[in-house]
Amino acid sequence: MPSRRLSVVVTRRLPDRVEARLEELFDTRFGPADRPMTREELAEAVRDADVLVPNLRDRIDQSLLSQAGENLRLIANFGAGVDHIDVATARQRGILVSNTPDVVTEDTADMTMALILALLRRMPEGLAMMQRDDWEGWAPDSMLGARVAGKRIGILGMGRIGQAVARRASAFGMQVHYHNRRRLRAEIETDLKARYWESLDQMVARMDVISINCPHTPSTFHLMNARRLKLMKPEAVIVNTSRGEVIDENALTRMLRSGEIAGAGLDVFGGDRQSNPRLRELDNAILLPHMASATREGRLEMGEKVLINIKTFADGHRPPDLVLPGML
Ligand SMILES: NC(=O)c1ccc[n+]([C@@H]2O[C@H](COP(=O)([O-])OP(=O)(O)OC[C@H]3O[C@@H](n4cnc5c(N)ncnc54)[C@H](O)[C@@H]3O)[C@@H](O)[C@H]2O)c1
Ligand SMILES: O=C(O)[C@H](O)CO
Repeated sequence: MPSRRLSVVVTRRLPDRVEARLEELFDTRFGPADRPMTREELAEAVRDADVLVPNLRDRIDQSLLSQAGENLRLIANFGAGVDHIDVATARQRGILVSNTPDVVTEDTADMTMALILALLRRMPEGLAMMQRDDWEGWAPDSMLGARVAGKRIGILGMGRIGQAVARRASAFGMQVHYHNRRRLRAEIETDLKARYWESLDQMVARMDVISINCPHTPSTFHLMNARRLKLMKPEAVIVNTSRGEVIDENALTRMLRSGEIAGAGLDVFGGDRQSNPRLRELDNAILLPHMASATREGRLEMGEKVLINIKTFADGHRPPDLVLPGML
């Protein structure tokens, strides 16, 4: 551990208050406000810094890590998801990785619920009708959606955000079901009124709503592939606020177009993380620009978590939000 002030590189501008504190505590440099760092800028950062603070737009892969200098000891990610970081290679090179869980949970679960409500109750269609000035007045058969209460929601990935979605869904009268890598303890299941499905296929086939809340890892890549998507009831909808790669987006697009799946609410997209143009043409898909955790309060708290992780490390302790390869 160096006795000098730690040199910290933050790849993108953060909230003012967080930046000020980082500058007070460490020798801190910030990337540009209006764009992610280039590959060359990232390589220079990992060569020189003790600590790197990236976000999900920065690809911290094996090739970048192979250019890391001896000093680089901590990657303190600004965000909960770490699928853009090669955590195993970092570990092998003795570089710790931390993230910002918990502070994104409630906001992300709120947006998940908002997507479920918007899909089942046809909010975008109603909004568009009003904006077109196309409304002919109330009618008994106009804009009929599906009742939320009583519907079955199947949550894939019952961690922090999955459980927060379960609490909201339950408050709206939905029946909560889940599939997770590990079954929850009985008292948590009881508290959440949630039924566990060991078989993801069986759960998917019986739900009215599927909510994706597991991380993107090699074992979840296209977990919702064409075969599984086909198991969904034709009137069911799927919502993804985790990472786009968990769903086979091309298969989903085809099935939304053919009506084999009634609707999708997507905050996240695969590959280059931009929405696929063929999805944008569909009127049964609600697309959001990766904004599920985007609240002013949340961003500040994410910054504070980054600060705590770096400060704890600087003081010679294990950062509280350490990510280990086995956890993923
Ligand atoms: N859209 C956004 O703005 C936004 C915001 C925050 C987080 N996220 C994403 O949400 C993800 C989940 O966040 P979290 O805080 O709830 O994480 P978490 O670690 O608390 O929960 C993830 C859950 O998924 C389960 N899981 C992992 N692999 C699985 C598999 N193969 N099959 C079934 N279950 C599996 C884990 O056991 C865990 O219970 C993050 O990794 C991130 O990618 C997105
Ligand atoms: O992983 C996360 O935290 C989100 O996707 C961005 O806040």
